[in-house]
Amino acid sequence: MQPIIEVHNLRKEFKAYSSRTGLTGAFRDLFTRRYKIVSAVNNISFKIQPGEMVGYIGENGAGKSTTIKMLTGILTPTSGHIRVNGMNPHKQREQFVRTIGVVFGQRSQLWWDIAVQESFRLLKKVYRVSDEDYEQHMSHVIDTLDIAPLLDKPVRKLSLGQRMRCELAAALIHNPPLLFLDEPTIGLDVLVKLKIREFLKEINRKYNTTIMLTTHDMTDIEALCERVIMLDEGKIIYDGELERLRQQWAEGKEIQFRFDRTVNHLTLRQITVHLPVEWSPTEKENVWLAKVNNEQVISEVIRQVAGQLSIVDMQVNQISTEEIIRNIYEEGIKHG
Ligand SMILES: Nc1ncnc2c1ncn2[C@@H]1O[C@H](COP(=O)(O)OP(=O)(O)OP(=O)(O)O)[C@@H](O)[C@H]1O
Repeated sequence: MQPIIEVHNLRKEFKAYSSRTGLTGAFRDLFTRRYKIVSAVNNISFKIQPGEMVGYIGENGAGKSTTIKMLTGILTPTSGHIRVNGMNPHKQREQFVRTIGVVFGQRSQLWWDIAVQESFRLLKKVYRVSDEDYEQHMSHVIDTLDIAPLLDKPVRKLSLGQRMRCELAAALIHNPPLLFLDEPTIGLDVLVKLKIREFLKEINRKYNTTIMLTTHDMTDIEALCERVIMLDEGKIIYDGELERLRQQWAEGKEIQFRFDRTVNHLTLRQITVHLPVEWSPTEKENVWLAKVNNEQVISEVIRQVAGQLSIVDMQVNQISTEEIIRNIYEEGIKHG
């Protein structure tokens, strides 16, 4: 299958100017500015197949927006190759924009003072969408995102959540095969977030829409993306399954067992003698903690213990993806 996004050795450099101090410094800056070159994106390569939903993650300043801007043709790369939807986004810009949808959480593509449906109508013209296609596709989008009551309101009168749902609908007017989302749920309440996630899953299922999602919200990534590409200082430090990343890093998981009676350390050690588990007591004599290092061991420990003792209550304390990602940035990738 032909990848929908293909990036090879992509690089973007910016000049970062520094100012000299004092009046003479300012004066000298007028003639010669000092600068250094910052590699915002530093020779990255990846491919995305049609229908994938990929999380593009990294700390502030890692280079995510710069990549998305190059992929959508807004910025020209310093070097490297990009092919998106079989085109060079920058060179074939006019034709290219009709094949993608973009939502930047911080910026609007809707006209501020006119009613939402007027914006939709203008975009329909820009994208040359036929009346039939618009009706068929957009009536469903408007329904699912629950924005029908908002259509006759000017954008400036909408709340952030209402506006974002309209933004998403606007990005889909031409039903593009590829959608770029940059922080689409920033500042939204949980219910709106859930609605947007469900909607994205649905268009992915229905139209096989490819989605590249940039966000700091790991719960968005967990809900939507099987694959993540992780960026650090302009370089890719991980590209693969989110689940594998979680497993490799889910160290020190804890299972809390509450038994129906007092249990001693020796009994627990004997029950799990062949398993890599560390038992520690709590203040209550019938409650014990089992520390394990990977997911398979968890189920095995539970199986063995449940076979021998009567468990009243049990809880697995998961490390959140958020925490895992933070650890990775603090310690660097050490597992292959
Ligand atoms: N127009 C520009 N001129 C100079 N430097 C820039 C420009 N745009 C971005 N940079 C620098 O490039 C680096 C990457 O920025 P980028 O906005 O791509 O990061 P990001 O991962 O999107 O961050 P965030 O999560 O904060 O949005 C940063 O060091 C930033 O300061």
